Amino acid sequence: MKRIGLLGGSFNPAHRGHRKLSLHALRALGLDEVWWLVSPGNPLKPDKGMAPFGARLASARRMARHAPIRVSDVEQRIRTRYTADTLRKLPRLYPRHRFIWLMGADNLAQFDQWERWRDIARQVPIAVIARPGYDARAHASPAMSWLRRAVRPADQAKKWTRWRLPALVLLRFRPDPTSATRIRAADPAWHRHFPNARATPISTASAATTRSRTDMLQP
Ligand SMILES: Nc1ncnc2c1ncn2[C@@H]1O[C@H](COP(=O)(O)OP(=O)(O)OP(=O)(O)O)[C@@H](O)[C@H]1O
Ligand SMILES: O=C(O)c1ccc[n+]([C@@H]2O[C@H](COP(=O)([O-])O)[C@@H](O)[C@H]2O)c1
Repeated sequence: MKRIGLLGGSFNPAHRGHRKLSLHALRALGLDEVWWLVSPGNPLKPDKGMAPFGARLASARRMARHAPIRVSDVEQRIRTRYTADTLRKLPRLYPRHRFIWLMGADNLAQFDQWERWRDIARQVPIAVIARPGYDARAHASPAMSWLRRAVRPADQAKKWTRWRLPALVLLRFRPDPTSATRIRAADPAWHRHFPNARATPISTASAATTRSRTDMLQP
């Protein structure tokens, strides 16, 4: 059984904050790998300002080099945008893997706006990583009031596969202020650094159904 941390993100672009939090989560949660699920499009974010999928994927691949981090386009391949749908499908594709969802405190602050967010919390444990400027908002959030009783002590984080769901653990490493927003502000055309990045073509319904199971098994 492989223990996998899932970090969904826009990765517009990927940055060292993603890498650091993944390496810390690997250790704290005793993971085999972290998978970066590059989102075809966050349902809550506007398309405007979102770099092409291929460039975001390429930036993630570069940032993940030489680490136990796998960059995945699976959401595009299985045609999911909503995390609840991804998490329903992944265990069928990877029955020998156990998953924990990783997210920064900014995402916990607005988690109650995600589609079927309570189902997500019933599907997988969640690890929230402290993020400068968001921790107070995350603690005061509607999702946190529902999840408060599900909070597990950080010193038991490695036992997450045994937790009854919902379960949430708060991980505090040295907070990293890096954000993609700041990187885009300094270099709005960052994706030009990945001129050859090609997105896996968005599959048509028929292509998706003829795709082999072996293709799907690549994270
Ligand atoms: N510095 C950080 N500290 C903690 N979590 C982070 C950090 N950067 C990103 N994350 C988390 O990583 C996931 C993917 O983040 P994303 O790709 O949106 O990057 P971002 O820097 O938050 O982007 P943007 O500024 O465009 O919103 C989210 O769960 C986010 O909370
Ligand atoms: O499922 C939803 O409704 C939903 C709403 C907002 C964000 N998400 C997911 O949250 C992850 C982080 O997104 P982002 O844009 O903050 O990096 C990414 O995997 C998104 O698909 C999911």
